[in-house]
Amino acid sequence: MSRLSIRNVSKSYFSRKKSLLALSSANLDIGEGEFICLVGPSGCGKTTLLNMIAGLIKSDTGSISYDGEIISGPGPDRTVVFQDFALFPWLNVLHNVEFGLRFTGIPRRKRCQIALKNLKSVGLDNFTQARIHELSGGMKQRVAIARALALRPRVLLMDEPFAALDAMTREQLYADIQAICAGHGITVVFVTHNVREAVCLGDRVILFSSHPGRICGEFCIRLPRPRQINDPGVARLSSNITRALKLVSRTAEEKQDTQTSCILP
Ligand SMILES: Nc1ncnc2c1ncn2[C@@H]1O[C@H](COP(=O)(O)OP(=O)(O)OP(=O)(O)O)[C@@H](O)[C@H]1O
Repeated sequence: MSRLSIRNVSKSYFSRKKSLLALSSANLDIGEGEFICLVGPSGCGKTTLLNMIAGLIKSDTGSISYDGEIISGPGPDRTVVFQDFALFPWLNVLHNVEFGLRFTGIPRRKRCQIALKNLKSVGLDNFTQARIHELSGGMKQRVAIARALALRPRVLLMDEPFAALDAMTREQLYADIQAICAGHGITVVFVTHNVREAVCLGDRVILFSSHPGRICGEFCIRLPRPRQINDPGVARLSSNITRALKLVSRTAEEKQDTQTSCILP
């Protein structure tokens, strides 16, 4: 059964008296516990779709529903992990993770227990009192993941969460995130530019093309888990998907050129 249902969703932005169709008629069904990766060229509307699922922005047309209920704003069933961590530098690690729980009515002692449990699941239980500036990039992203998981969301939305990290740290986090998601049975929507990363993590890779942004294809990844970024199967599938992506990008560019040349005298 599809839990997250995206139906004919379009979104335009208006700036400097111009309208830009960022996402056009997107349709996608995501099942419970699925790990979905959104891949495509810069500016094709991946983050726009993620933000609409999060309820941070509204679509112009169509609807997004979770368990049959239309999403009309943010909710505790969906949490977001951003590329730049979005942690609070004035709080220590434990209080960063505990922060989101302050609005749930859970007593303080219980909140700290939940925060600690989630920090343990990302391997940071020895750093509860550390300040954010004392952590490496990988550790900061682990805190952000623990904070998101502490709210026990059904859907984890991740916007290029590993893009700012070095290759070794990313590799460790690929293993961690696969273990965490399998353990929590959580649904993940993961935005990335990195096709290999998408194949390593995803059950399905959704391809986007630009001008305007639209969903133009999908690949089911049936490789055994846990996967590693250098597995031959991951490499082989990544090449196929990269080829498909280049093709859709070229077609979209050609289409844009045609449209532009129609406007030009
Ligand atoms: N708030 C905004 N106001 C105006 N235009 C916007 C706004 N947010 C996004 N856009 C434009 O909408 C288009 C889609 O943006 P979006 O961030 O969703 O793409 P993306 O695929 O996530 O890109 P990237 O991979 O580079 O992060 C882009 O052309 C972007 O410039």
